[in-house]
Amino acid sequence: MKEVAVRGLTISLGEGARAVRILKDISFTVAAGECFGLVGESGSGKSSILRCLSLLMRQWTGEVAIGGRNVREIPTVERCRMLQMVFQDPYGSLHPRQSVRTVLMEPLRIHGLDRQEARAERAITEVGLPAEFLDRYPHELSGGQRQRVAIARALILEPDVLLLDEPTSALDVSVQAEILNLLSELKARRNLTYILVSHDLAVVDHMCDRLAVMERGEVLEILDRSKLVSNGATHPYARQLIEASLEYDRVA
Ligand SMILES: Nc1ncnc2c1ncn2[C@@H]1O[C@H](COP(=O)(O)OP(=O)(O)OP(=O)(O)O)[C@@H](O)[C@H]1O
Repeated sequence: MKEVAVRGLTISLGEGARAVRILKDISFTVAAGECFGLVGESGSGKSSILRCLSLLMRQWTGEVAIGGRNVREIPTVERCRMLQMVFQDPYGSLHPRQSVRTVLMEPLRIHGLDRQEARAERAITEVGLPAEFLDRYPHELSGGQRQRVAIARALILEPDVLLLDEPTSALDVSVQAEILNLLSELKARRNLTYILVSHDLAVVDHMCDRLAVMERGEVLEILDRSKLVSNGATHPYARQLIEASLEYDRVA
């Protein structure tokens, strides 16, 4: 189990007068084993935080520590075994010509891990798919099955932290709950720490212990999940965002 600590995370993209600030002075700590949500309207910077934490974006300032270690000082190979990301689109994130076996074995090969076949079998069955699925290709899978494979790939190196970027929003409503339940089970079984981006406050309510409400690259407020349904936010924008979502749920 590993804690994630973010202090003063700031990033601008572009040069000089054209520079656009994407994130400003973001700070939060996610306890080991916690699920922490990031919510806010489109463009508020949620995905950018995950991209900075995973060093897909590198030109940020501030401090990010995983398990007490500066993320920039953790060698790449070791970092991949601490922190993995699951993306929104299971269609785009799997190579169409790679079988599930290849998808799962590649990280094992790169990292030189032993018992590769056994690890791949364990990974696929752990996400609720039969071992025969190792021989399938992405086009032979449903959206939910593809996202299960993407989750298996993220877990195959046994990381401590998963960064989840809208992991269910590309899926049919009926499949969303199955994937969320799977993520909850895996978190408990493997003592994982999650940071979950979602625009869907019902998903955040289901999954997260606490959440940060973002607007235009800033964290406005950090709330306990219990404050969601009762809308106990104090910042006016955070209250408004939650109210709008509750209204939507009442109408839907
Ligand atoms: N590589 C990039 N180059 C330029 N601008 C970027 C880049 N990545 C993100 N941005 C901008 O940064 C801002 C934050 O984007 P980000 O994707 O983090 O928001 P978000 O809250 O995750 O939005 P969404 O819910 O739509 O995914 C947006 O204004 C976006 O246009």
